[in-house]
Amino acid sequence: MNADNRIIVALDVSSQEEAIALLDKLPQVSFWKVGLELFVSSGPGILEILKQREKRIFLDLKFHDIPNTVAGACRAAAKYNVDLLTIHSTCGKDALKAAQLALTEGAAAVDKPSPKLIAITLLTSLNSRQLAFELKIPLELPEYALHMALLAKETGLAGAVCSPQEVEQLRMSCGDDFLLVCPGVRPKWADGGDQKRAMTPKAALKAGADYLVIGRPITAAPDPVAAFARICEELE
Ligand SMILES: O=c1ccn([C@@H]2O[C@H](COP(=O)(O)O)[C@@H](O)[C@H]2O)c(=O)[nH]1
Repeated sequence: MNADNRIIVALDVSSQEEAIALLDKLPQVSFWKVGLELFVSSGPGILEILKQREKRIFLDLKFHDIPNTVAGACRAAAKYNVDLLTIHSTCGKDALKAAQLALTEGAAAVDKPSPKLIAITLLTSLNSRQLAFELKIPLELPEYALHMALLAKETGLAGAVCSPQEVEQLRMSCGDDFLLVCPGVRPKWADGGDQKRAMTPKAALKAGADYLVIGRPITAAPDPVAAFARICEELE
């Protein structure tokens, strides 16, 4: 796959108008992520707009709830015909299984392909100190991220969301057919912001990421077109 097609741009804006302006500005982007900010602000209409433009869609709603509730949310999300959908691994196995089953059934009911359900391992905005002292998790961070990815794999999910700093280890342990999607990606020239476990796009791909999720380094750049082009060049 061409390196450009391995970039998923995060459409983190607060209105459909702003989202459309970015789509118009960046027609070369083939894969977009719709997350909580845009979905909660403007509803599912943006998904239809992306479909009309033949874009691939990562619907990053990060479900986190009891089995019955995540199953209902996945069954409902199946109708949007998106490519990727997220849930937190910390929901536990029962919820992950229920979500996967409901997604498959929901997609079959509307005669659409099932989105790939991928699990958040540990948010890339957290570091090892926070894991230990805020969340009180008594595991080293790489071990915890791997455990969360394996939970998703054992439950039959298609992949995981992880930091590029853990992707090499997850790739080795989870195999080549397990999808690994990495946010927390920062070119050297971009501001790190709230991302605590970041790597450059080139290093993240080299370490084994299937897809890179990049938002602000492109969308908040003074010239998003130039920023996207610069990242693509750096990947060559
Ligand atoms: O662990 C995670 C899971 C999801 N995200 C999402 O990715 C993008 C990253 O945006 P940047 O502007 O490049 O930081 C954003 O939509 C997050 O919600 C993540 O960062 N980390």
